[in-house]
Amino acid sequence: MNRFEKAFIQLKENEEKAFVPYIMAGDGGISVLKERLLFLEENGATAIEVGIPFSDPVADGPTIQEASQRALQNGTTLKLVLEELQSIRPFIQIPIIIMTYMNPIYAYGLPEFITDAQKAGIDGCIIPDLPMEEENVILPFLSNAGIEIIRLVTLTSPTERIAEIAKKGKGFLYAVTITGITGSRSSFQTEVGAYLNKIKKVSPIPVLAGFGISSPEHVKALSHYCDGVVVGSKIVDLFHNRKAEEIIPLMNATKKINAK
Ligand SMILES: O=P(O)(O)OC[C@@H](O)[C@@H](O)c1c[nH]c2ccccc12
Repeated sequence: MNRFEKAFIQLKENEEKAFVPYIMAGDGGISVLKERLLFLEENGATAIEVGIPFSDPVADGPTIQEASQRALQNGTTLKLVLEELQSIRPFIQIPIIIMTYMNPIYAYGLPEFITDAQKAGIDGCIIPDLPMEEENVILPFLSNAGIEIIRLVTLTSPTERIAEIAKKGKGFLYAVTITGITGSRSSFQTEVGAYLNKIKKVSPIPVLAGFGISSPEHVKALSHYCDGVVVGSKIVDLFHNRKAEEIIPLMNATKKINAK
C-alpha cells in the first residue's frame, strides 16, 4: 500500500475530505521548506505539492510566477530541492508530490531525476506539460521507482478521456475547476458541481478539485462534490506575507466537524 492509499483510507475513517496544499520550494529560502512542510502536515494536509521553480511556468498565474522568480533568485535548483526533500523525508509521513514542468527534468537528465526523486522518497509527480499520449517517455521509469503520475483533467476534457485518464492512476485525479491558469478566484462557473459529479462517476481513484480555491467557503462548496481540494496560490501568498496561521481555517474546512 502506497502513502496515497494510506492517506485516503485515513480520510475515509475520519469522514473528512482531502486538503492538498501547494508550496513553491525555495520561496523564502530552501531553509524554510522543512518547517513549512511540517506546519502543513501538523495542521491536517493529506499530501503536499512541492513546486520546482521554473522560468516559464505557462500554467501558472502571477502569484506562483512571482514565487518562482523569488525561488530562482534564491538560487533554488531541482537538485537542491531533491537533496533537501531527502533530508526532510524521515520527518514527514504524508505523500510528497513534485510539481514540475518537463524542461527542468530534461535539463537535469531523466535517469538522474528518477534516481534522485526515488532517493528523496517522492510519492508523486504533477507534470502539467506532459499529455497522457506522451507519458511513455517517463512513466515506465517513474513506475519502477514507485512514483505516481498525478494526472489533470479539465472542464473541456471529454468524458471518455476523463474515464481513460482516471483508470491509469493510483494517487488521485486532479480536476481543474476553471478554464485558465492557477490563481485565487472569487467565484466558479456554475457547472463546476456537475463537472465534478461527472468525474466522480467515472473515476476509480479519489478526485480532488483545484485552481482558484482560496477561502473556507470555496473549500466546503467544492469538496462537497468530490474527495477534497488542492490549494496553491492562496497558500503561497499567506506564507509569503507571513500569515501562515490563516492557512489553518482553510484546512479545517475539510474536517468532519465542519462538514455540513
Ligand atoms: O494556485 P491555485 O489556483 O490554488 O491552483 C493550485 C495550483 O497552484 C497547484 O496545484 C499548481 C501549481 N502550478 C500548477 C501547474 C499546473 C497544475 C497545478 C498547479
